[in-house]
Amino acid sequence: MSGPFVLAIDQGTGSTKALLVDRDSKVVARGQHPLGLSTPQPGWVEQDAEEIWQSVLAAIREAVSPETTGDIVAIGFSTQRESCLLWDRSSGKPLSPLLSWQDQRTLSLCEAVPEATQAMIRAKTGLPLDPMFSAVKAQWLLDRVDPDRSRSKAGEICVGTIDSYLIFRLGGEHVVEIGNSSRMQLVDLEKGDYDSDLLALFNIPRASLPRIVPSRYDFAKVSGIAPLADGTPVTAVLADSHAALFAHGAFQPGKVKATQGTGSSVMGLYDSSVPADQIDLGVCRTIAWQVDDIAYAFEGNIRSVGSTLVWLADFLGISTADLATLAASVPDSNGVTIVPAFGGLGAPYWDANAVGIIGGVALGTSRAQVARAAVDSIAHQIVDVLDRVLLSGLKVDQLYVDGGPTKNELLMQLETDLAGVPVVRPQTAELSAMGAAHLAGLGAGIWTLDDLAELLREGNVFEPQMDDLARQRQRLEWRRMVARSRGLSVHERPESREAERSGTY
Ligand SMILES: O=P(O)(O)OC[C@H](O)CO
Repeated sequence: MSGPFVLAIDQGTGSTKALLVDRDSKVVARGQHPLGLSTPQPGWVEQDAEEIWQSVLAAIREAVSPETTGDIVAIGFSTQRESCLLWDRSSGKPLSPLLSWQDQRTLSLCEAVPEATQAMIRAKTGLPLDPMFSAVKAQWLLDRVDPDRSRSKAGEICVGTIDSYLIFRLGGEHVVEIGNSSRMQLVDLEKGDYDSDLLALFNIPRASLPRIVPSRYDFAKVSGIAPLADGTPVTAVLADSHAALFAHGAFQPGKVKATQGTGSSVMGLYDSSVPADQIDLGVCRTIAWQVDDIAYAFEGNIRSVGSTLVWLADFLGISTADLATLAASVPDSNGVTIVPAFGGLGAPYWDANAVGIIGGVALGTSRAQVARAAVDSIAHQIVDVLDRVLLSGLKVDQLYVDGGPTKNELLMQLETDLAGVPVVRPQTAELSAMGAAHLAGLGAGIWTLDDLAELLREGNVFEPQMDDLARQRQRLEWRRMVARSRGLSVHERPESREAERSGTY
């Protein structure tokens, strides 16, 4: 094992991971620390920021040894997005729990916002008004901790995302990485800066907000965090989903990634010259990162991907591995379709009223055909997002995949067949952490951007094999079932692009 090394820390909802990565982009040591979630009331989801900080320290202690520490040239972070907390500027002590991105307590606040204002928010931030994003969480927290905003106006209270908090605890300034900042729903995407109208709307004083900085930046130098050497620089921060895109080397429009876990984040860069209103409302616009210039991305978040497989395996009383074997034992679902709208559909439909359905069942339907329909549903939902991307005039040349469900060979073949583009599955599993490592290494001079684009990414490439007619038939049947799940008859589907863009389709 020989240096130089980069230390990547992936601070996610379920755990904090630390990976020690060498010049060949190989993981040479790792640490991981699980994290709790609390749900004090229905729809409320919180984490403890102090516990998260301690998990970072624990993961570092596991991954770094006295032998390797001297060769660590840079540290990079990838972090969960949107989750938000308040802390005291002078002590660094949290003044609130971390309201998780999953927290729904602010739904009624969002619903009270008039439609025209919601459209303004969407146009500026690229995001639909939703309890997921930080702005309305910060408003809710400040209303309780600092109702008259006197302390936040005076800068005594810090508002921030988890990247912002961790950098602060590392001794850095009160800053937020630009990609994470774009998930706060306070940033005008075009300007890459806070928007005064949005700050006024959510009643968040500018003095309480972190300064927005590029993704490659001198965030902090560590001090007193054994076994790290004092002075080791933190040179990179990325939002986790964006970090996975970076790790795939997807630096040009057309290279799209689909991270697949519980749900899926389908994301790719688009050219900043593309007019914002050309991009279909079924997908969000966001800032991916800023290395030199700001890189913009579209993103479609699908709610149920791996969770569909977990649900069905549980329902059938078998393991997810057995479910995958069952699904692969039949040539197709024989007309069975599952639309996994557990709690509505996310991208590209954003329909909270859609209901989950299993359609096309007959007396002869087998468990294997139902299992196959569950696997099909993942590929169809990803292609639904890709269709909207194409409809927006953007390119989809290749689909890069990562996450647990992508180990399923059948799913990979279905994704390439239905998308009609090659699917690239790298060997590295921990893409978010790897993206942070790559950007940190870029900052430390280990790699150039060209090196990163060419870094050997061993893995598998799946090529489309399905004929066009079969593909169209399967897509049509799927769309029919989605329409049913949404309570629309297929004939009700508005044909015009106007209607489609208005979100009614
Ligand atoms: O913590 P993860 O990895 O589930 O990621 C959370 C996302 O960043 C939320 O947008």
